[in-house]
Amino acid sequence: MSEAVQHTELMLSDRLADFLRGMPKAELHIHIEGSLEPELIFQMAQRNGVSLPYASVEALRAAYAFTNLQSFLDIYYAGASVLLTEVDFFDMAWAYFLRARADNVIHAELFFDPQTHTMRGVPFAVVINGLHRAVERARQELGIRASLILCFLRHLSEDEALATLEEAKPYIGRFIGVGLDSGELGNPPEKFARVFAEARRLGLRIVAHAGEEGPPAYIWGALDVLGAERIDHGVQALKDPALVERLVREHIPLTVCPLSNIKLCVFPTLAQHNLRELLDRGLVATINSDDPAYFGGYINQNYLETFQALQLNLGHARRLAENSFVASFASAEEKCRDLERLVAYFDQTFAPA
Ligand code: HPA
Ligand SMILES: [Zn+2]
Repeated sequence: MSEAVQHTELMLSDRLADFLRGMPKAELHIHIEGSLEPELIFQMAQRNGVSLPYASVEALRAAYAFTNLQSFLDIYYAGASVLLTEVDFFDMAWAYFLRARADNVIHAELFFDPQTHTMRGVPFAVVINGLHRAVERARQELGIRASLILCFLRHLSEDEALATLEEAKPYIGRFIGVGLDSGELGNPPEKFARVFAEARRLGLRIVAHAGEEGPPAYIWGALDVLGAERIDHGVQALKDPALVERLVREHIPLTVCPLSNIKLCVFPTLAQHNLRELLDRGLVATINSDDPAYFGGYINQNYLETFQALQLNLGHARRLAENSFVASFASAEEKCRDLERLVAYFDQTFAPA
């Protein structure tokens, strides 16, 4: 076979790429602070009089060369320092929703990190009210159903997380659940047993980052100690067959973020990512963007590059989109409607001419 023909066969077909772009999908793992593009960071810095340690948008982008999770988090928290007013939080989330609509995201669950802001003196109300306004407007104007998940920063203490949950109580109708993010290694789920117990008592949904860089034991801890209903990342699960069996048996979804895993050196290349194997083993894996402004793309870019690198097909596309709806915290009726919409999309694309 000639090299040219081989190359063509290895390329994602235009038809599959267009199909993936147009496919209705849910996004379940997006840190809204990680959607802050350098241009918006500079705009906000200027309007808020915040000085940045970077001379230009280009210089900031050039700093996005990460070696692990912590090297990213240092820049991510610096970027978030420009967020001061309710309008800033609204603008950030609205910019994400416009991207989400372009990628045919019809349901989104957004993580936010209140401690990153309250530590700088920004009131909790400013954060949640700005985000909530964008969520409402996305529903009205873009037809995107969205909700918020409050994440505790695991490098901070549990007492600080408890204080944050206390501060959040008056706004309990504005977020649906709690999660756990930031530096994983050395900060196991067990550290946050009490605050998650309180969140469960309040009727909040529970998720946690686990098994991104950390060992399978952290995934067990997220399930058994925190009561996680979904695991964010979870790609290290394959190291533990008993854990895989449990995740499959209990239909515990994994919100996988392929481009993030490459940028943070969890896998050396996308071709070596284990997403195909996760699906083959029967895990409810989904594709998400994590921190799209930092990791090279929004959700469709994650789909396209992963399909290309792992040579995934239409069957995988259907499974991944189905998983995204099934794994969401939408109501049973909403999930049914989302799944019907997905079926209609497949039927209409492949209807006989
Ligand atoms: O990928 C992540 N992992 C942990 N914490 C985070 N906060 C933003 N993104 C991440
Ligand atoms: Zn994440």
